[in-house]
Amino acid sequence: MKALKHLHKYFNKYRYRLIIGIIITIIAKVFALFTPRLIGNSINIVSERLDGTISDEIFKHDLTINIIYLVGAAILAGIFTFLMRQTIINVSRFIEFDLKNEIYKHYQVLSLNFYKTNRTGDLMNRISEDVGKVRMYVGPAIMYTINTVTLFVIAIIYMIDRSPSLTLYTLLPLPILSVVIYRLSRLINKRSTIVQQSLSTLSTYSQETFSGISVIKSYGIEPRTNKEFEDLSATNREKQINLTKVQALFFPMMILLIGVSNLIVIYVGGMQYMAGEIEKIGTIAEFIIYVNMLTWPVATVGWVTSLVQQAEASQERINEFLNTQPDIQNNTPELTPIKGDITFKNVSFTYPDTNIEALKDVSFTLQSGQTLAILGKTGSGKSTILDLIGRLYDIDQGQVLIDQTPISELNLNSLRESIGYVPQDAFLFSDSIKNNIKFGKEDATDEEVIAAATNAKVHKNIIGFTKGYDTVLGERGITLSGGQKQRVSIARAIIKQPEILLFDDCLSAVDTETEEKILKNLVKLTKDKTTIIVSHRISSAKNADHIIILDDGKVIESGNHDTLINSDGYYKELYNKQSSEKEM
Ligand SMILES: Nc1ncnc2c1ncn2[C@@H]1O[C@H](COP(=O)(O)OP(=O)(O)OP(=O)(O)O)[C@@H](O)[C@H]1O
Repeated sequence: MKALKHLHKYFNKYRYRLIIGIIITIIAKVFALFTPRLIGNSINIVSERLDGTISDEIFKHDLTINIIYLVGAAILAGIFTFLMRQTIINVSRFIEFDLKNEIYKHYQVLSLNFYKTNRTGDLMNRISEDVGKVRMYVGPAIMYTINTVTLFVIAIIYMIDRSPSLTLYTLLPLPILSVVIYRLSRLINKRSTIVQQSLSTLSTYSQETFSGISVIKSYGIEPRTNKEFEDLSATNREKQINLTKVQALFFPMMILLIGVSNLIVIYVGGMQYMAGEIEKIGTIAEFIIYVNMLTWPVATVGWVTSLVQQAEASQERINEFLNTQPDIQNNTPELTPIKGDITFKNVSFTYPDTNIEALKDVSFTLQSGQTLAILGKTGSGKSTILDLIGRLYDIDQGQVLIDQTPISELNLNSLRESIGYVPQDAFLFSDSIKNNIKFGKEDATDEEVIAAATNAKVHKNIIGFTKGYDTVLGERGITLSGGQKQRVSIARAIIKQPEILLFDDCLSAVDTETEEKILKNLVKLTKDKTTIIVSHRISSAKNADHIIILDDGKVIESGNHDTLINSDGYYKELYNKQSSEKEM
């Protein structure tokens, strides 16, 4: 129960609702337990009439009163049972909502490394499935426990009052029932987990095949994927059948045990009545109803125990993530406005998970408003420099300074808000084009969106779609070409008008002519912004104030276009190669 302690703060938050829920549950059970007594009484009245002990008039009067009480108690028990669910189950939904938000917020502050070391499916599972299991503890488990305890206490008091020895015989089979149900519930849970796992394998497989459908079709491997899907489905069917087998045992077991209990009551009760130990025949009827009323709550003891065990396991998994501290901490709570000077001083950086030394002793200085172009072979460390400026990772050696302050001493929000980043793989949300651009600036006007799209040279493409800027992208919308995606992503960054703009090879899918036009617009727009352009093309780099060439994490050349084409090296070679390609 240690892990579940995490929920105490929520129980405290909703304590009044919970207390009301408990009181309502007790009231509901008190009313429900009037029924056996009233039925017992009714039978006694009939028996007394048959014996001739009471007159016809008294018989009719007493029976009518009894029936009115019965109906009244049933109605009140119904109303309070409804209210019981409305309070306790609602609390469980509130806690579920709070817990989901707590986890989601925590996910948001965790560093990139966390996302790389944990699978997305796992993150999703903990926020949905595991929270769902915890809710079963907060809601149904607590409700049924209160229910059972109240029912037992009141029923046993009533039963002992009628006949202590019959009470003992009646209760005898109930612990056996509870143990059997507990065992069955555990087996059911175990098998349902297996079913869940096989379902998740099946859905991951289908999702992957649908996402990669164009590759599957172009390679003509549909028969293979069909066969694999069929095999996975067959495994799932087998697991489902295994589960159904134990589920099918649940109700027959209950019916059998209820039957045994009823037999005991009738047999022992009958014997006691004949021996005169029980005064009235109605008591036997009353006890039969108690047995039936108590069986289900006793069965739930086993079920609730396994619910609590599952919730404990789930909360443990949730806590594991909630206790994970972000690698990147905000060390400065007060905001630190950013101008945009960037300095790298002998920076070396090794990725913690792969141990790849991506940067080795890198130094450069960039003043606010200047442009730096970074070129180099693939894997040479260009993107890593951009990641370090956004402080997605902390460095091992050297210093990254922004406005002459070590980056770790800046307010993390101020830093990130001052950056407009266009990644290598443009990621667009399944939303309208307008909202995707506005992602950079939530309160942007339509005019600003259009201006940003025009500068990113994608406006004409957008108005070519029937729904223009309201065109929905993604799974249920249209698919943009690689170059269009990159340009929407550029529009998103420039609408933000940040102090620092980072473009990570984001014109690679755009033809050189459009690239030229975009770059021209960017020169105007980024006049007073610090800009870093990562590229494989000379055309993107030639107008930059500074150019550095990286090779295997080291700066091997630096200067500007004029100095670099005049010295033999990678830049000049690339320039000659790309110029001759252009002429061809
Ligand atoms: N998130 C990461 N975790 C671990 N290693 C990484 C990570 N990102 C990059 N690397 C490694 O660091 C090195 C530098 O990668 P980086 O992405 O900075 O190169 P790049 O010059 O931008 O390459 P490209 O031009 O292909 O985008 C590579 O060897 C790469 O495998």
